[in-house]
Amino acid sequence: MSHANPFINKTLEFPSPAKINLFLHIVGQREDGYHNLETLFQFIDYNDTISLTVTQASDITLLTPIEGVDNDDNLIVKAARLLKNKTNTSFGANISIDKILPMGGGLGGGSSNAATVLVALNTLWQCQLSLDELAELGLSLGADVPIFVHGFAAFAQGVGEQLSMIEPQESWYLITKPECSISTQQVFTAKDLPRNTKKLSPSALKTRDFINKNFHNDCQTLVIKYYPEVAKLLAWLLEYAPSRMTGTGSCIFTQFSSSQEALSLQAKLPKGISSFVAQGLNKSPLCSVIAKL
Ligand SMILES: C[C@@](CO)(OP(=O)(O)O)[C@H](O)COP(=O)(O)OP(=O)(O)OC[C@H]1O[C@@H](n2ccc(N)nc2=O)[C@H](O)[C@@H]1O
Ligand SMILES: Nc1ncnc2c1ncn2[C@@H]1O[C@H](COP(=O)(O)OP(=O)(O)O)[C@@H](O)[C@H]1O
Repeated sequence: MSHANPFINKTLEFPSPAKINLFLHIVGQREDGYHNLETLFQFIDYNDTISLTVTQASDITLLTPIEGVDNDDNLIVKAARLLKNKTNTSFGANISIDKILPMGGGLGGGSSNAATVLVALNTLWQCQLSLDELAELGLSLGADVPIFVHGFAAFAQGVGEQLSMIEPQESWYLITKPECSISTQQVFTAKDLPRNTKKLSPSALKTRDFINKNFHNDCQTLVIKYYPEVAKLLAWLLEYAPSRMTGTGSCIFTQFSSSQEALSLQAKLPKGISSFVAQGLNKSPLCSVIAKL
């Protein structure tokens, strides 16, 4: 006799945080064209919120479409379908999202949404897959999904799937978005992308500050050559505090030791630059929400 699912018809909310890449070194390229990376992921306390209602009926419905993204291509829907197919659950879900993360800025919002759906529905549908299984499943949706599934700040190798826990300073950041969108694919196919950064020695990671000259972002080197808006904003920010691009861009984070300092630079930003202030987190806020269920 199976037990009734206690989550049926209840609506629960789950955070889907952004990440930043404190550094991103490209250390080689695989035969299939994908790049091997060494990167450091940290979460920030700025997140989308995903509401999930488990239904007895098996449909997966996204009630709040995201402008410019077809529901069938939405990583939220793809993640829910993937888990459903993998586990053969009979349950369905009504899903809605309060989207505040800018898209295509290197903050990993799409991957984070997919991971939140995988981790939360795994609990709500009572599928009992392990985090490793969910991370492996999620990797097919995006290279950054595993980090969001595991939920700890990490040094990542490979395409981002080999993770070791690390605890960088939980600095405050002013996050800015230059007025341009950059395609990940375009960055990775550029001829002049630096691809041969030397692998770090384990001792190089024995610090808590990664926004110094021992570390960099290889994509930034390329992006500032072709996107003057990014180069200009980065140069402006660097006059005030350590700053670097996240992922393949175009967002830039600027590091501070207090929220007040970050807010005071935000007030001085050139007109038309969208921005927010957030703190670095070494644990995803999703973990504590799941642990309480
Ligand atoms: C490089 C990172 C760092 O966080 O950039 P952001 O997307 O966050 O900016 C991510 O790993 C990106 O992950 P994600 O955005 O999921 O990339 P995918 O959809 O898997 O790949 C998009 C395209 O980029 C290229 N690609 C991606 C990742 C990688 N390690 N090597 C690559 O060459 C591939 O051509 C691929 O077709
Ligand atoms: N739920 C989702 N949230 C954001 N983007 C999504 C989602 N589903 C699909 N996408 C697509 O993924 C692209 C990359 O978005 P995002 O993950 O926010 O940026 P990045 O990979 O630069 O961090 C978007 O431009 C959009 O077309």
